[in-house]
Amino acid sequence: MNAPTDLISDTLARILADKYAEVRERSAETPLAEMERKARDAGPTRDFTGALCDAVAEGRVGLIAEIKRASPSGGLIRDPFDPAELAKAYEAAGAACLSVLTDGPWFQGSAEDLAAARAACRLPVLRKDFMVDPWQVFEARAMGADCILLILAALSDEQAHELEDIARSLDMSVLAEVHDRRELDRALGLETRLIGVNNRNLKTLVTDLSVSDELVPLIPADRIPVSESGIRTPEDVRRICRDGARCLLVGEHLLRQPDVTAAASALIHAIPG
Ligand SMILES: O=P(O)(O)OC[C@@H](O)[C@@H](O)c1c[nH]c2ccccc12
Repeated sequence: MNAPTDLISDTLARILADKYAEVRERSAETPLAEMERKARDAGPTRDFTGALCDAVAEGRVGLIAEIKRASPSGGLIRDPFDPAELAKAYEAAGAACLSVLTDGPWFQGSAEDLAAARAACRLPVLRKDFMVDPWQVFEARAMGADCILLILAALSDEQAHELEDIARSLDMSVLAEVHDRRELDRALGLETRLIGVNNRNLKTLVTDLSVSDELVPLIPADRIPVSESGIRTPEDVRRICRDGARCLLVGEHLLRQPDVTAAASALIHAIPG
């Protein structure tokens, strides 16, 4: 007999339940119209998609280097944890962009982490969180984010389009994240060129680079594939480049190294320039 599916812990479903509750609470404190005003007053964005395109056009790896203190799969990853220092270290290595976790309950992140990282460097910044509501897109821009993540597994098509439209109206980039062919087809219905292929299954938390081997070759040439999660070695980077992706999102491996600049640089230079 198969295990009943309710015995399989579905981390994504639990995170999303917390997220909907969080948005309900916070939007009662700061109403949508006020958050929208803050977003529109937040100053110019940095061009996230452009930074990745520039790296690729110059024959480099477009590295999105992640800043996170903890994760559901990795536990406490870095302690002490200084987002500003990490941002400078990644910039010095030649990373194209940053990703900063802002989810509190599951990743011990915050808006302050994102603001501190962005203020310490000139790189465009992705708000890495579970976006389910327009209010959060305005909140992302208000905290300084230049790009949002849309996890297709967490959203209806209608939600994804609505959130994308708001992000575009704020001059932000959108990274559409997929884990299988169905989600990839849905992502290709969005306007954004940035298609993230997550090697981590968000239900089981297991990473497997064969997800990129399967999906990256299916991404049309007018889009920009970004392989995400579970990338550790220069050999991993070369494998993903063979799949056809030149952009990578790497977190845990880098954050576990004492010298994050050297570790990021080793991945960026895994392919000949
Ligand atoms: O730390 P890793 O295995 O290098 O992975 C980074 C990034 O891809 C991962 O943090 C991530 C990808 N998609 C997400 C969605 C939500 C939270 C986290 C993620």
